Amino acid sequence: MTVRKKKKHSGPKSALLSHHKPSPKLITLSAKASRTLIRSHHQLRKRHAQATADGDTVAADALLAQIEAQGGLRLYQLASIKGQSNERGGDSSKVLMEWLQEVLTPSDGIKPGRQPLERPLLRMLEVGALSATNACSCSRLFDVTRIDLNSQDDQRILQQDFMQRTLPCSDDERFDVISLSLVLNFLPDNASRGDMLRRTLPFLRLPPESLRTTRSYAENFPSLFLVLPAPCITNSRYLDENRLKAIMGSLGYSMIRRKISSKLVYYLWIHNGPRKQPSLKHSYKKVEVNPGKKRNNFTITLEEDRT
Ligand SMILES: C[S@@+](CC[C@H](N)C(=O)[O-])C[C@H]1O[C@@H](n2cnc3c(N)ncnc32)[C@H](O)[C@@H]1O
Repeated sequence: MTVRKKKKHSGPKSALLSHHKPSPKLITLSAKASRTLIRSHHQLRKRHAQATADGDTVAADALLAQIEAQGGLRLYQLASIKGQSNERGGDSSKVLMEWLQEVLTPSDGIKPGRQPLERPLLRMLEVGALSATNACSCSRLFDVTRIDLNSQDDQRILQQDFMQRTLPCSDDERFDVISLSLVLNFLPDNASRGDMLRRTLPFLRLPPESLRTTRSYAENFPSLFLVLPAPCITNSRYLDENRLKAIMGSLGYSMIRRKISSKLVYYLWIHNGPRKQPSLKHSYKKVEVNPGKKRNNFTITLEEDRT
């Protein structure tokens, strides 16, 4: 992995790394270095979770030290921001905006060229937010609440663990859409991915009164925008789209949109029922669905009694 120190900080490369929070080191990452760093960070987090689960504190501490020595979450996020830049494949929320622009007519509150609404009607929770200027934030369609374990922008991204976020008491604290873009694959173990999906439910709200009779609202919300690296679905021994549909179905979600590119899979899942934790009819354990030596081990498990 090549991490080059930057000599000057003008020009397009430094603009890509500009944030409200100053970076500890002014650095640029090549595309290859970004990919290597992201992969290595995921692997170390996975090994750390395993060592913790095994009660091996010495190994766990050593792995944490290794993660930090590689730049920790901060450098990982910079590498991920690189991935979001147009030169590296772009911002995934553009896909959500394309889908919603198609269905939300001007009478639903957005109109091309219209002045920003004083307060958009739709509320979005973006979990794992690295930027306050991505397509969904700039769309004027949403009032966006952005959270991340490590905020890159104190003013606009709340530093918060979604798994610790206080459960909402009223619809004012719930959302029409939750975005989990490249977040589940960041989590180091299968069960915590299922826990995160399950935890989205109490954060979804019933349609606000003003939109209750709007067909395009009813057909698209409340919903979950989910983005994963494509191989998590297309090349895993333990997960494919049918199994993902079954897992999501058991939580009350149905797939309404999907897009598969060479790198990413994008889904929009609408929630059909009451937004409370469902009592699971059965658990989804790690089961082989796609044998093959060259496949990866990514999966999501859903187990009872973990929350
Ligand atoms: C690969 S980045 C994805 C960023 C962006 N959403 C995208 O699509 O490029 C994953 C981010 O998820 C954040 N994250 C992971 N678990 C989280 C949690 N429980 N609560 C809030 N943020 C979380 C990480 O801190 C990291 O910044």
